[in-house]
Amino acid sequence: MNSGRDKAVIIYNPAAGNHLLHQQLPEIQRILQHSFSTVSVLETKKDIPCRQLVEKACEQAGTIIGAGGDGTIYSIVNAIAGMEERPLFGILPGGTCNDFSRALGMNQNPLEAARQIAQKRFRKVDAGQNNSHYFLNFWGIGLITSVSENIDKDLKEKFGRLSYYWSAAQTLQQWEPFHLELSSPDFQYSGDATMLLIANGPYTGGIRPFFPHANLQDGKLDVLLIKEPSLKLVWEIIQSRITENPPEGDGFFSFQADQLSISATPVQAIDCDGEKEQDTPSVITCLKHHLEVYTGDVPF
Ligand SMILES: Nc1ncnc2c1ncn2[C@@H]1O[C@H](COP(=O)(O)OP(=O)(O)OP(=O)(O)O)[C@@H](O)[C@H]1O
Repeated sequence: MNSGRDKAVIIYNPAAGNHLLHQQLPEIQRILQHSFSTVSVLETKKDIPCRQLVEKACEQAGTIIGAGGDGTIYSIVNAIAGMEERPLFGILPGGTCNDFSRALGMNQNPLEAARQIAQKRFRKVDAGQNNSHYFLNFWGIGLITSVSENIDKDLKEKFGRLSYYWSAAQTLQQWEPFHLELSSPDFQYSGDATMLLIANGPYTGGIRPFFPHANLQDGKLDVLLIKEPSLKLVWEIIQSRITENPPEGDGFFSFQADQLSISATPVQAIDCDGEKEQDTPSVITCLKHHLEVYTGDVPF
């Protein structure tokens, strides 16, 4: 890898989000050129694995900047997180939710985010490892997977993040429990569940409904296990997070862990940072301070 952190490569997805990035790319390059000795751009292609681009970028530069939605960021992270010598990583938000860029305090206007990266503030943050894959933001099974599967493409184009909330309300009415076996150092569970959410960062669907205080540097993942969901329970959990009063009832568990083993019957599709490539079982580990990332105006 080229260790020159003052050299940057932007890996950019022209198909992400509302295509605003495409218009702003020349200006973004200009802004970054004030702070980096070279700034080049590699464009993702639908049928070419992102890993190839990332490896090429790492030969040229020690700073890799992902420009796109959560899917683009997930692919880049999965390419760099397994490297022995990892590049510095930055995010220019270009998708619908941009959850991890929000967690890093990045402005949601890509030009402003480029200005933040140009200030060269960076920190080490935790990453989650799920079997041989990595995630920065969340890992989920059950309801959360159905919510993203049930999103109407037209609604997503027209209403962006609102389509997630609409889908969540619809999906809650037709949930199906599964049998969950979970083991972590301080908590074990064997029984019915409808959602298991494991978070590194605080954002889900562009807001902070479940883990508003998730800390990216504490070496721990925040876990929420919902046994039997109802709109009332989900609303109570969200309210309790806002008011910081413990919610009442026994419909869920909430705890922290740095390692978890999970299996489900029937086998569940896993939603990892919005991507659905794997199924249970899973061994999940929190890799403390695994990635060094550019941050914006972040309160951690
Ligand atoms: N050049 C390209 N043309 C068309 N599709 C592409 C191209 N490059 C990557 N892709 C596809 O883009 C998808 C990733 O998009 P990404 O998730 O970053 O944006 P998004 O879907 O708009 O954002 P979000 O996940 O926040 O809704 C992947 O499915 C990938 O195959």
